[in-house]
Amino acid sequence: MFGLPDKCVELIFEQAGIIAITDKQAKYVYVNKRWEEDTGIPREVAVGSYNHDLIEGSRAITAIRTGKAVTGDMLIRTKNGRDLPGVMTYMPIFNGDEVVGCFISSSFLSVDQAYAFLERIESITLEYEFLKGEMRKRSGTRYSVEDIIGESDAIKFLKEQIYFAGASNSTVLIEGETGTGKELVAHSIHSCSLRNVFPFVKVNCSAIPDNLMESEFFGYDEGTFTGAKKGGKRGKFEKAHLGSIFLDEVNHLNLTMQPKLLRVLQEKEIERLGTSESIPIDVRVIAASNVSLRKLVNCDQFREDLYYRLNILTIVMPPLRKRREDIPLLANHILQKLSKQMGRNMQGISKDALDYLKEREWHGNVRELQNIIERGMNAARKDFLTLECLRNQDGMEDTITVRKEGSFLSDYEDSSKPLSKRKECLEKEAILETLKSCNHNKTQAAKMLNISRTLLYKKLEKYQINESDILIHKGNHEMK
Ligand SMILES: Nc1ncnc2c1ncn2[C@@H]1O[C@H](COP(=O)(O)OP(=O)(O)OP(=O)(O)O)[C@@H](O)[C@H]1O
Repeated sequence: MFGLPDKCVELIFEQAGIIAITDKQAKYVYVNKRWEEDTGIPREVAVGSYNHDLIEGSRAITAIRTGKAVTGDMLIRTKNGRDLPGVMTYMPIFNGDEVVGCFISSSFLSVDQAYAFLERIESITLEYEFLKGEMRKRSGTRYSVEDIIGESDAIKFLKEQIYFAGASNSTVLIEGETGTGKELVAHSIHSCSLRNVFPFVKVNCSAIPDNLMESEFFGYDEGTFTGAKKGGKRGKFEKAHLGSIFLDEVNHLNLTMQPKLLRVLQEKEIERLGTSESIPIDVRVIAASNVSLRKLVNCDQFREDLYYRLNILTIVMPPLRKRREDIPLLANHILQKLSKQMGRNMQGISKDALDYLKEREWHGNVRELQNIIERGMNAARKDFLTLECLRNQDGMEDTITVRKEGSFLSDYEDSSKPLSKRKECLEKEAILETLKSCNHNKTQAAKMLNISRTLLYKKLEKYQINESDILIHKGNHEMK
């Protein structure tokens, strides 16, 4: 039949629901076992007979004449008086442009059965989502790729990189400005990796005091020091065994810890404080930094060998100003999320407010966008976020000032400005960024910029950069 081997037809068609095939005159050329059973008409009788001679209410002829499929919940009756209720499909079979027959099948016995099937799928989907959430909770992952909002090319590329990193087992370095979503990406990489049923352990390298770093990372044995816990304590690496460890703000790892981390990455084993016994560990390292680690290497703040060990796969986060087309989508997503959290019923954002958000500078990136929307919602009397709500919020004047006076980013990108002006804007931006990354420490900043302290002071004066500028520039970094 139609060149198909009989064995193949038997295997596929015999195990399905009702299946019958007619030629272009609606004469049966094939009926399956189920058809035979349900109609009570033997195959030998059916094959060669006209469909309408055996079945009342069949739509095979309609499908053949119109060349269009007919489907629906139908009551068809055999000429010998059997009712066959069910969801039937009559599909014309084409050879080029010509209809050469009809494929008849029944998927469900009734529409009710089809709905029951859909309900089952829905409940399985819910169950799946619930279990996925539970798995995430157990492993410590809070986000996955679906939580990354944006349709820009930059975000599409980012998602591709995440899937690629998820499929690999190599160390990943995520670099990018504050608030661009580095942590979100780290969670997502773990979520889509084979390690996702094992722990995801986050370590904020800037939050651990230097003297506790080693015990936090590698743990300690009982009695190692006064106040040590009975039975000792597992360190973050041990806790992350078989899973991933996320070293956030890895740029803050001090020079004593750096070779120790390098050793773990190379040897794949740790030693708890107070013992010389090695514990093998299988942990995937994902590190993040909001300053360029390369720059830190250049000014001897970060070991080059560790940098190369961490920098196997690199993901550079796109700043919000480079993907402004994502702002409306992000803003509405944030509004809905906050609306739920705050028990509000926000309906949307006005066009002028969205235009304003699209125009504005975003030094604190998505985190800053979240803060502005939250403040705007608090100012909103109605269920709509308007430009007024955004403008009336506290601190708005500051951000407007930053935009007017300190809009170095858009200025240096502005091709109508002379080169000298654009160079100055870029220089001012670099100084502000560096000061921010080393907590206003001017000696360290001068070192990172590879200029003398005196020159740095001169430039601060030239660009009229004062503490408050750095604070505004830095503020969003500290909001976390
Ligand atoms: N593309 C995005 N879609 C949805 N939410 C995002 C996106 N990017 C960032 N966010 C949200 O913005 C906030 C800041 O993101 P995250 O903490 O991951 O940034 P970060 O780059 O790690 O910042 P930092 O360097 O200051 O630690 C989070 O609440 C995160 O969920």
